[in-house]
Amino acid sequence: MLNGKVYVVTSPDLITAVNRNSKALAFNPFIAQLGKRITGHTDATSQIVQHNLNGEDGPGYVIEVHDGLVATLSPGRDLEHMTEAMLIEATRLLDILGTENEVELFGWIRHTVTMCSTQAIYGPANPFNQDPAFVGLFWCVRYNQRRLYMAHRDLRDFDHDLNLLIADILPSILAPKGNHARSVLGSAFKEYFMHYDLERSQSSAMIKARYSANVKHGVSFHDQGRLEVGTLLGILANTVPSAFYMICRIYSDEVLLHDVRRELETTCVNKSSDQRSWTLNILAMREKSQLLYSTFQELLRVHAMGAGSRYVREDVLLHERHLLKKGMVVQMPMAIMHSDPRIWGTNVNDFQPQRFLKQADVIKDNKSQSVAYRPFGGGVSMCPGRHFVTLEVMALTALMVLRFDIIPSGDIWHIPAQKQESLATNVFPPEMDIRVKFKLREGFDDIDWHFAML
Ligand code: HEM
Repeated sequence: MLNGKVYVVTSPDLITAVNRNSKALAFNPFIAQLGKRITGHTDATSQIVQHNLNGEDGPGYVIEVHDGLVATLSPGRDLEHMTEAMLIEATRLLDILGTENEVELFGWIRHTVTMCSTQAIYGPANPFNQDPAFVGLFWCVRYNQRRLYMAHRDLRDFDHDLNLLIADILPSILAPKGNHARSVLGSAFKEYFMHYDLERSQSSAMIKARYSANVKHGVSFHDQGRLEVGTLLGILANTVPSAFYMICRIYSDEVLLHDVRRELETTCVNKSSDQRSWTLNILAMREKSQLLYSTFQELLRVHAMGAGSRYVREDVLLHERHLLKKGMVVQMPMAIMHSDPRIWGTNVNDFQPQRFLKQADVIKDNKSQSVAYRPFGGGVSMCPGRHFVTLEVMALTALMVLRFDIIPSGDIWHIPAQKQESLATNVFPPEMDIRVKFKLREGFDDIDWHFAML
C-alpha cells in the first residue's frame, strides 16, 4: 500500500471532497499498516485490528479506540484532569531549574514534554516515572551532545530508527536500537497494564477507554504494551518540536515576548493583594490570551510539514472530474497548502504571530484558509489530541514566559531548520540543538506560582 501510485491533493475544494468521502478514502488502513510496522505487535492482534477496520460490519477495534479517544480528549472534565496532571509535572520541572540554569533547549523540552505528557496520561504508575532511563530510551538522547542527529550508529534509537522500522526489513539488524527500545518499552507497558486496576487507577480517562477496548477485543498484555509504543509516538512526536519552536519564536522576538507577557498578566493571571502569589488561569488562555493562541496556530502553519494520507478503498470521482482509482493513495501535503500565497496572502513566507487573531485584517479568505490549514488533519480522523496539545503547549509556554528569561548562547537566537524525520511525524524536529540559559526574570524571585483550571 505504501508503495502504490499517489494522488497529491492541494486545493481546498478537493480537500473538502476528500473529507466528505471518508468511507472510500480511508485513514484507518494507515493506522493498521504503519501501526504494525512501528510497534511490531503479533499477527493475532493484527487480525483484531483489521476486523471491521473501516466499519464494514459495525465498528471494529480501531473505530472503538478512536471513539474512546475523541470522547475523552474533547473539552470537559477528563481533559481538565489530564491538563492538571500535566501542569503539576511542568511546575515541578520548572522549579528544578532554580534561578539560573544552562541547558540544550530541544533536549530539555523533549524531556519536559515527555514527562508532562506521560504523567498526564498514565498517572502515578507511569513507566517513564518509574524508570527515568525510559525517556532516553524512547528518544535515545545524549543531553551533553550538541548535535542531536550525528550519523553515528550509537545515536540511532527508536525515534531515529523509525523509518527503518516502518520499512520492516530485518528490523533487529537494520534498526537494532529502535527494535530494542520498542521491546523494552513494550515490556514496561505490558507490566503497567497487567497490574492495572481500572477502578482505582489515577490514569487518564483516555487510557481507561483504551484499556477497556483492549480487554473487550482480547488483545494480549504483550501486545497492549507494544501498541502503547505507537500511542507514545502519536502523543509526543509532534508535540515536542511544536513546543520547541513555540519557545524559539516567542523568545527570539522581543516585541512578541513583551506583548505575550503583558497579555497573559492582564487577562489570565490573578495576583494576591501583596502581589507575591500569582495564579495562572489555564482554561481562560485560549479565549483570552489570543496573541498566544494565534502564535501557536501560526507556528503550526509554518512548522507542520507532513502529509495527510488516505487509502482509496473504492473508485471515487471527485467533483465529477477527478477519478481516484481503488488501491491508490491520496496525499495532502501540509507544507504546500500552508505556504500557498493565494490562500494566505503575499506575506505567506513570514512568521506572523498575529495572523490568526480574530480581528486580524490579514485574513482574506477564512473559508479556504480553514480548509487548507491542516496541522491536525481533517474530516473524521482529525487529530483527537488537538485540544490537549493546544492546552499543553500554551500552558507550558505561559509558565515559562511568565517566570523566565531565556538567553541563547552568544546572545543571538538562531532558530534551527527542521530535519525531515519520519513518515509518522508532521512537525519535524530541529536539525540541531541550541544551548540557552534560563534565568528567573528580575523581580520575580519571591513569587509563589499556582495554576487554576479556570
Ligand atoms: C502538535 C501536536 C500534534 C499534531 C501536529 C498532530 C497531528 C495529527 C495528524 C495530522 C493526524 C492525522 C489526521 C488526519 O490525517 O486526518 C493525527 C492523528 C492522531 N493524533 Fe495527533 N497530533 C498532535 C498531537 C497529538 C496528541 C497530543 C495526541 C494524544 C493525546 C494525538 C493523538 C492522535 C491520534 C490518536 C490520531 C489518530 C486519529 C484516529 O484514530 O483517527 N495527537 N494527529
